[in-house]
Amino acid sequence: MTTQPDPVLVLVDHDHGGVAPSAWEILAVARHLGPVHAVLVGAGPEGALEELAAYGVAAAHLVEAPADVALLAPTVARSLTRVAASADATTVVLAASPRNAEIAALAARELGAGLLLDARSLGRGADGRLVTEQLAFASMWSVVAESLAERCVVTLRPEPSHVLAHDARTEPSIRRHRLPEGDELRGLRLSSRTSSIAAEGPKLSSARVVVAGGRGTGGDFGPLRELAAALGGAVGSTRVATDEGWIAADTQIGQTGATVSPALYVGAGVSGAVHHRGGMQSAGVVVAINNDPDAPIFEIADFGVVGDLFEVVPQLTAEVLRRRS
Ligand SMILES: Cc1cc2nc3c(=O)[nH]c(=O)nc-3n(C[C@H](O)[C@H](O)[C@H](O)COP(=O)(O)OP(=O)(O)OC[C@H]3O[C@@H](n4cnc5c(N)ncnc54)[C@H](O)[C@@H]3O)c2cc1C
Repeated sequence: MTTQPDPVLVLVDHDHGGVAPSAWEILAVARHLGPVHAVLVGAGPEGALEELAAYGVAAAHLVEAPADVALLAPTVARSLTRVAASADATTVVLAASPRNAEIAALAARELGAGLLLDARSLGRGADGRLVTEQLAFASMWSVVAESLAERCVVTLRPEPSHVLAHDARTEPSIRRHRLPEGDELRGLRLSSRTSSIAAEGPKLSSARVVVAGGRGTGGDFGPLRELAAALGGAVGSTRVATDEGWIAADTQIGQTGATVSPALYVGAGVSGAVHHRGGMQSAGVVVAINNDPDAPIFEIADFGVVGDLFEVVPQLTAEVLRRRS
């Protein structure tokens, strides 16, 4: 007699009826662990069901909630724990992001589960336990960890290479859940929501070209945005720039920010500190623009320009546009 593996819950991030691309990458990995149950929290997730069926999802759990509460981490965490209990799921997987780290921690506490954050890969060991690989200390160490608890909550870094073809069409069963209530959910209300993400251009995490700026910009990212637009790329930044409030926090690249692997990374006014490198050193080609010839970023740059970024970057943009026209 063969025993059916436990369901694997996957939180599917969605917004305005569209599923976040990271969800497909997470679902593809989760399929190797057991039957996948997608969890969608928020308003109007039905639009995503057809797409989910193409990715081999066995069941979809819809927790409908108005946007002002569905965006709150405690609401999502409580929803996950409710669904995990009802589906008898021992594994919960979320796409790695600062918000999902908070949700995962709250859910793990409620479930009494092990918590593994920011995994690059996820699988099972010989004894069936969950095993993850993570990078640590500015990506200088690789760490393999396993969960000893009966239940485990994991955040997994989405990587485009994880995505499988639409080869596993299923008819997912639909299960509806009521919005959880509880003390943690009271006393919190979302007052307003304004996107600080560029309305146009690719997402930083999946962009083929990233133009990053640091302290050397002095807060003026205008020339970098123009270069990124000319190259069809995304704008990134160092922690100094985000800490100064010059640019949105989700553009930060590095140990405590996003990891990017673009074909081309351009760093302007960026020193190349080890904490920043941890998030960009797997870029295909690295171009550095810095007025200090001894800046550490030149150690890893394929091409370097020693000069003032406010002189160099506009010339670069003009040349890109000239060649494109
Ligand atoms: C635990 C921890 C985690 C961290 N996580 C991150 C992280 O995730 N990401 C991150 O980026 N940092 C992180 N940091 C901070 C990191 O150590 C560096 O302080 C930061 O990356 C430096 O940012 P920067 O290159 O913008 O600034 P600086 O190091 O000050 O470099 C600015 C550079 O701009 C050049 N410059 C100045 N003016 C011009 C100009 N006009 N034209 C051209 N070049 C110019 C200078 O020569 C200099 O090289 C972390 C630090 C710690 C302790």
